[in-house]
Amino acid sequence: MSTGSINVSVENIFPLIKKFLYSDHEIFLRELISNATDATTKLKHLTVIGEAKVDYGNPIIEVKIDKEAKTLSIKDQGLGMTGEEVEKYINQVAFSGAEEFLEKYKDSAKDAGIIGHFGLGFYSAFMVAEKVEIFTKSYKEDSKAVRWICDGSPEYTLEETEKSDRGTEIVLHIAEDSLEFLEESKIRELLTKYNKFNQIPIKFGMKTETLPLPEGSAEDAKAETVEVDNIINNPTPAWTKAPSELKAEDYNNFYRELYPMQFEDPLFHIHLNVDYPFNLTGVLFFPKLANNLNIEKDKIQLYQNQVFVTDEVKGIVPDFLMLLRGVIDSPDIPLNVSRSYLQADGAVKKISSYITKKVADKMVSLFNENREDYQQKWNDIKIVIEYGMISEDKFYEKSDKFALYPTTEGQYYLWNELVEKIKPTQTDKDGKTVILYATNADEQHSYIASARDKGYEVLLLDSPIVPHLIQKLESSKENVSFARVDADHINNLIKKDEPVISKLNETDKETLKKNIEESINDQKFTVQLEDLDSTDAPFTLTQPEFIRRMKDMQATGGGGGMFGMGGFPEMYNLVVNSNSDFAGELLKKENAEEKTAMINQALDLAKLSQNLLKGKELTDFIKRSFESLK
Ligand SMILES: Nc1ncnc2c1ncn2[C@@H]1O[C@H](COP(=O)(O)OP(=O)(O)OP(=O)(O)O)[C@@H](O)[C@H]1O
Repeated sequence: MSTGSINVSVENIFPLIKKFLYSDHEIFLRELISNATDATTKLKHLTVIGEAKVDYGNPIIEVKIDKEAKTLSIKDQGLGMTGEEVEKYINQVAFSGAEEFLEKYKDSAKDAGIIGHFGLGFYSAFMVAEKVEIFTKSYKEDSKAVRWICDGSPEYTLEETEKSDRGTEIVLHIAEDSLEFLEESKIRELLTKYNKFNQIPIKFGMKTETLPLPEGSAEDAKAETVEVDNIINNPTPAWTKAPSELKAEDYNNFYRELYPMQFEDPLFHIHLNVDYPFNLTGVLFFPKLANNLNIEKDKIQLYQNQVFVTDEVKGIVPDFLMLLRGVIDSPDIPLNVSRSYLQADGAVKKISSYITKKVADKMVSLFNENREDYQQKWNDIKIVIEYGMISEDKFYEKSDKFALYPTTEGQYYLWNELVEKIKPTQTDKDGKTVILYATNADEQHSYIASARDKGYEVLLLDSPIVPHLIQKLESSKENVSFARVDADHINNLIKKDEPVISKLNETDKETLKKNIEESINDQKFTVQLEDLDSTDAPFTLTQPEFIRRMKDMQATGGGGGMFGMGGFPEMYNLVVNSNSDFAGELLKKENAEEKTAMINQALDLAKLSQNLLKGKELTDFIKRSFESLK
């Protein structure tokens, strides 16, 4: 037996370990299971290369709680340690590792997140234990089993012990303030969180399995049951396999394994697999975003060699892909560093652009393989794609091959197809091709109808980030501009060099304009007389593209600052069709009261068509309309 001080030259680090990362105390279990996993895979490697002449078998890791003894133990069948190795690895290597780790991160420990997810190692056991024992026996021939014990002071004891089987058992004597770690439910929760896909099977207790009834059994025969090891993990999850080994169904099953509360299948998956210039594997899923209740909860999970690290992947995964789900597993993501450092890290940047490229490539192939199917999914994926287009230039550059522009008539165009289709009809007198769009097919129905009457295509762009997307497209594509269908009368949206016929002379127009202005007497409407087709609506409300865009941008958090704190005022143009019969009638009307009534009724109709007639105004309008039927 030998006793000694782990390290006499430093102050006692144990109180520090206890205090450290208070909220992350639970990571001790993951650290110890990682050590057990390493010890097992190392032994496998040694047997493969012929260094270790032992029967590797089918090793498992066992986690056990003894409530009476107040112990939690983690037992592996890995390579074990000799007495000298315990001295070296536990007393020196692990200790100085923990010490170095604490030194580096103790000041930033409160910066939760990725910091401290890895690295504290074996000594993290002291976050929850008042005493730790190691029972270990090396795989090496003739080596004797040893027991190491330490009570959280730098003093330890190392002695020979009885242990017949190879491997290591770590026994934690749980401290009074950490008794929750003796609860089965707590340990199961932690194992499920961190080790659901651990490389080595983990046994936690036993479970009862019902055996299938033998063929031809009587109807009332009782199936036999057996007690079997309760293995809590799947050591070979989908992302560790080659895509060629997996069918669509396997990916869907894996999705549910990851997110047991998701009952809807994902739209499609992207299998990530790269080994140069960094190592990364994983599977990303495009979920159905519409009606999704678990957006916040079910996030992309980051693993390191099949051990869960975090689901806070901001900085590693490009922002626009944060709505996706799935797993990224990489030993190359530096996990012991702060977030700001992470974003500047070269490897992380490369990972982020690799993922972006993979997603773009996948979109291209999905589109090419089955356009019909892709179009059907567009509604669910567009928000991600459009966000990617405005936020990642590399993604934007490729997007012509997979970004779709749907019309109100249910057709889907790629950019080039769209431009080719509308160029002949929708190019204005200055040579600009005007892309008409609606954001709500119902609310803007009458405007869409006017545009359709002229043979124009109207896109239906209804994501909240569309104003930003349009800005991006206008600034990068040549000779195109976007106009929402209700931004002006259709003749003004796409101005052609056609002679206009005017039924009224200038004086009449002046009078009519004045009559209308006086009758409505409202600052937010600017009266604008236009010589339109006589069959066009007499009154139409439009909101200039510029004003509406500013408002939309403000609403989605961009570009609004320049107009100060207040919201942008509601302003509309009241387009009066001076060629309409109604305009002629108005002019002729002599009774001022009746004239005002006509004007206000027409204005209400225009408002109604823009979905702007609400509340009292609407009630009054309906009442008035019924009156007129009498
Ligand atoms: N279950 C085990 N079986 C065999 N050796 C072990 C076991 N646990 C720990 N060790 C030895 O103790 C060493 C130190 O462990 P520790 O967890 O502190 O650091 P680490 O695993 O090397 O690195 P990390 O900081 O990533 O945890 C290990 O490298 C290993 O040699």
